[in-house]
Order: sequence, then structure tokens, then C-alpha cells
Amino acid sequence: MPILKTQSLTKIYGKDETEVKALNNINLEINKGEFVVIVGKSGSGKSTLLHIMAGLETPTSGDIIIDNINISSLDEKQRSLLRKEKIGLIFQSYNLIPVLTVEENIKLPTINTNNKDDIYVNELMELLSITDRKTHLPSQLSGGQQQRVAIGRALVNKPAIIFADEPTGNLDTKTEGEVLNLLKESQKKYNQTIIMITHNMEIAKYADKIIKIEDGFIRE
Ligand SMILES: Nc1ncnc2c1ncn2[C@@H]1O[C@H](COP(=O)(O)OP(=O)(O)OP(=O)(O)O)[C@@H](O)[C@H]1O
Repeated sequence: MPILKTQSLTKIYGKDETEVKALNNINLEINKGEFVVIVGKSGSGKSTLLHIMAGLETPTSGDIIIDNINISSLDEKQRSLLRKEKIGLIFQSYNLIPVLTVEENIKLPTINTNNKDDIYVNELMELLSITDRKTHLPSQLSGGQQQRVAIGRALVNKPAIIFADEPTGNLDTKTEGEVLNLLKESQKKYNQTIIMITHNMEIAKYADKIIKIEDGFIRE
């Protein structure tokens, strides 16, 4: 069953001589529980596609359907609620809140939800090996530890879909392996869908589906 579909998705930036067609008529179907990677050269449209599928940017035309809901038909408030409930986001820049501790950063997406599962927060911190840093601030952590906090924050609401833009781009090989294993464990346990941009063909090998983009077009 598809959890996410795109229909004739097109994104045009700029106008006239500065016009860039970043996405051209993209039709995709991604099933529940799939691990999907998006590959393609720099500037091919990967981030644009990921941001639009995650509801962070609007397409110029076309639709995104998540769990049978056409997100184009939602207003910003409804879209933000859907993101909170169904989507986890992991970016290369960690976007942690500097004045909040590790534990508070992880719990941030649970504010204003009924999700008050402290046992799961503790379990996540254990899995991420950051329990002993839970009262630390992001500035007191290494890059890899900060990324693990960002992953904890993305997973805390047990989202149906996790969007990740090169989540291991800044990590050493060992931490990269740990982070990927953690994501895969979570994916299996909660039947989550992972949609990840990567330049790393080793990661792409583990994917159920590879989406290749070239100049805004999907190449099968
Ligand atoms: N806000 C913007 N305004 C104008 N053009 C943009 C904007 N964002 C992206 N583009 C253009 O759209 C195209 C696709 O960009 P996108 O960031 O999606 O590529 P990418 O495949 O993610 O690249 P990279 O691997 O370098 O991150 C590029 O030609 C880029 O210059």
C-alpha cells in the first residue's frame, strides 16, 4: 500500500532568464515500510523533491498524497500538524536548540501532543548512546553526538515517514554505521518508511528502492 504518492510534481524557481525547472513531472509511489534512497548529481533536484514531499516547500504544480491525504489541499496549520504527527525530519545541519539539553531537544516534537512516553525517550537515548549526556547542551557535544540527538528528535513521535537529507554526511564511518543501523532498527520495529538522500552508494545498496534524479527528471 503506498503511504506516499506524488502526481505530476513540478517545481520551477525564478522567472524568465533566471527560471530553473528543478522538478519535472515527478510521479512516485512509495510503500509503507520501504527504505528508499534518492541519488543524483549536485543540483539535480534531490533536496527540492525531499522538501516538497515532506510538506516544507510547495510545488509549482502537482500533488503529494500522504496516507490518502492530499497535502496540497491543506492550509499551513493543517500541514504543520500532519508533519508533527506523521513525519520525522533529519538534516545534515542538526538544527538543535542551543539552550535546551539533549533530553529537552529530543522531546521537543512531543510538545502539544498526547505523546508523553518518557520510557521511549529513555529507550531512544540508550539506543543512541547519549544517556550519559542527557543534561548536556548541544555545544557540549561532538558532531556525531549532535546528529544522534537530531535523530532521536526525529524518531520520538514514532513517525510513519522519516525524511533524511544526507543524515550521515558529516559523520565518520563508524558513527555512520551506527546511525544507519539505528534507523533500520526503528524502521523494522515500527514499520516506518525512510526516504533518504545520499551520495554514498554503500548506503544505496541497502535500499528497497533507488530513485535516481537527473536534471529534475526521474531516471528508472
Ligand atoms: N530557492 C531556490 N531558488 C532558485 N533556485 C533554486 C532554489 N533551490 C534550488 N534551486 C535550484 O534548483 C535545482 C535543484 O536544487 P536542489 O537543491 O534540489 O539539488 P540537489 O540535487 O539537492 O543538490 P545538492 O546535491 O548539491 O544538494 C538547482 O539547479 C538549484 O540551483
